[in-house]
Amino acid sequence: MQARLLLENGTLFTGLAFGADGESTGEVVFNTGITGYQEVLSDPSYCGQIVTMTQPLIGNYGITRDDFESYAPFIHGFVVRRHEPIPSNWRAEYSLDALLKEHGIVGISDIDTRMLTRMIRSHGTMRGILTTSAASVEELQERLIGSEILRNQVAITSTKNIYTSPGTKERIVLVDFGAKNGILRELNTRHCDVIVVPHDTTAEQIRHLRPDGVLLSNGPGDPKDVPEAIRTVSQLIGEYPIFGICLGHQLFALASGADTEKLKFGHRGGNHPVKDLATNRCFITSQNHGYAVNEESIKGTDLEITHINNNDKTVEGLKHRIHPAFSVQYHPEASPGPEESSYLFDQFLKMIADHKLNHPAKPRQAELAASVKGALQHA
Ligand SMILES: NC(=O)CC[C@H](N)C(=O)O
Repeated sequence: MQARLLLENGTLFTGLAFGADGESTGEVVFNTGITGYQEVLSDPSYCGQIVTMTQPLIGNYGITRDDFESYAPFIHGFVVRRHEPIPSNWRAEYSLDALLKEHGIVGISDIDTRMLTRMIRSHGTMRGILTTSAASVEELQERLIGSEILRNQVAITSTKNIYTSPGTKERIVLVDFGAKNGILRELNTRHCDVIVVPHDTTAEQIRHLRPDGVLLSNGPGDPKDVPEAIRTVSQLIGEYPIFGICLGHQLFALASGADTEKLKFGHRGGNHPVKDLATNRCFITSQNHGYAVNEESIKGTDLEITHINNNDKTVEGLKHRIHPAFSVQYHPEASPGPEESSYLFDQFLKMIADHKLNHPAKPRQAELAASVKGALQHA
């Protein structure tokens, strides 16, 4: 069966359908990862986007229960050069085609993904409509123009309820804007006592959970779509050690008075070189973002740039000059991609330990004794 992808600039790609039948619209973006299509598909930060993989052969190693980055994919369409329907991999449990069908996601194959990627690179990201219907191009154009641009995707991808992933070590409140499972896995591996909270949790509610540190997760969309989260982060800076990842990094920057902007076509893939300015060392990182912190806007804030992108020199890492707080634009949890930045989770835990040394908590016994005394006086 035929599928078609029509771009905002009028370009029409006609290919073969796989996955679900139907129609969807979204921002068309490309990912340069050679492997990792399952993690890309299930990364909530792609919510509302139509993703094309530049790697030409997709589907060949199937889908595995253990490799999801969220409980369900939030992407609006999947575009590949060649779709392999029969997986060959001892870990494969089912096929990419079955996964897309299960979640109602339309796929298109057998189109020139190199041409599509080059077009996005020169034009910038564009909206597109992906369909298996027989509608005329004019009809599709009308539907694309008339379709709503998805905003505030964070409300879709964030957890609706607070939940715990108990551990015996540091208590981390993970603010979930659409967190990848990889972040939780990294915290669990380090035996952290994790409490995952919805995106709109207030500073006051977070204080009640008595965290040792606060981790701001990745998430979809424009960071300026979640002003209440920016306010909350600004109230927490200085009070608790903070670590921001991707959207969390952008929110940390906005909360500190810096600004963010949209990149022409973003960074998505597993081979983005990032320079650590303190050591001059280069790390190959996993990335997925369309916005970035504006470098100029950092001047006059209490932030310092710690990392830059070696390709386009954009800001990739920040730290607060006064308070224990830092953030990165890339993904230290990898999932998929190189794992060489996972030390940042250890750096966060070290920051928490140092903060505890400098700010010893009030002895609980003394607090309890005082409240018992108070209660007795009232009795
Ligand atoms: N992975 C992310 O957290 C992405 C952050 C933000 N939605 C962006 O596209 O820039």
